Amino acid sequence: MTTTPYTLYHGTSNDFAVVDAANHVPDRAAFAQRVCADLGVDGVLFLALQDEYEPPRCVMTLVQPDGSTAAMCGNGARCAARWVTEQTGESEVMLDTQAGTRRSTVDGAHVVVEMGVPDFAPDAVPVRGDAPMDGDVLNGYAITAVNTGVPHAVTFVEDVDAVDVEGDAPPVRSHERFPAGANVTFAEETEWGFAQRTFERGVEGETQSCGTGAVAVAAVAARHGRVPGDATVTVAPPGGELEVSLTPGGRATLAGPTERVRDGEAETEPRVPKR
Ligand SMILES: N[C@@H](CCC[C@H](N)C(=O)O)C(=O)O
Repeated sequence: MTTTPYTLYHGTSNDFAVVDAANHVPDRAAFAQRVCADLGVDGVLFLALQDEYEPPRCVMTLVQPDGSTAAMCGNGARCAARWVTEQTGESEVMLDTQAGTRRSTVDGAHVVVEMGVPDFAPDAVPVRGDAPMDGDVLNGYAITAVNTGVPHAVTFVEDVDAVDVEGDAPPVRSHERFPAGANVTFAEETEWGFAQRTFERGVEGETQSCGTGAVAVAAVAARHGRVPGDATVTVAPPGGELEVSLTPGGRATLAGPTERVRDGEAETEPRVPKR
């Protein structure tokens, strides 16, 4: 039996096993499905470090509990940047994701990552239709669709704690208007910012935190005039507190804490059933 070393991190309780991509894992989907089930984490981050660059670069690939690969992950990116800093001692990191290259700054446990420009265009989300989805009612919720690296269906509610996320989100997550599916993010405006809960595609359940979801909340709030277009907004999922900064040009950054939890080893190959 061969094993692969991993390190567990979390960003506001969004949990990840980080695997150095220098370790060859022949079937990443099967590996991630097994590791996520065994460890109860929200995904495996395969990180390919290229420390010959200044600042160092790292190709980040998130494989989720269902074996799918996500183009971007806000909290995963913050954990990945911290891992690169721990490997190299450099506080600036360039993360190459399938959604684009994202600069990140690491200051101890606090990590800030550039999140690009939230995109409401139907082709970008993607969402079926000629115009942006903004207020369309799906399963009883007024949904605004935005891509913040991955697709989010955002809805503002009176009381986010009262939402039956596991019951109400799946019909939206798999709605025919979303050809690639969508993460479903519920947000409540409060006096200090926004409380957030997200049902994640790929996890197929609610997670304790979702960074792309926090950016989606801030971007939709700005689009609806709830906050200025250059605001820094506190968004609080159940697992902690995130800060999203918006710029008039549309670029967003995501900031918040990360934690390195422990090292471990996982079986590399899928288990073969005994005859
Ligand atoms: N937890 C992530 C989002 C991960 C991707 C998502 N589940 C998808 O498949 O779109 C975050 O922090 O952004």
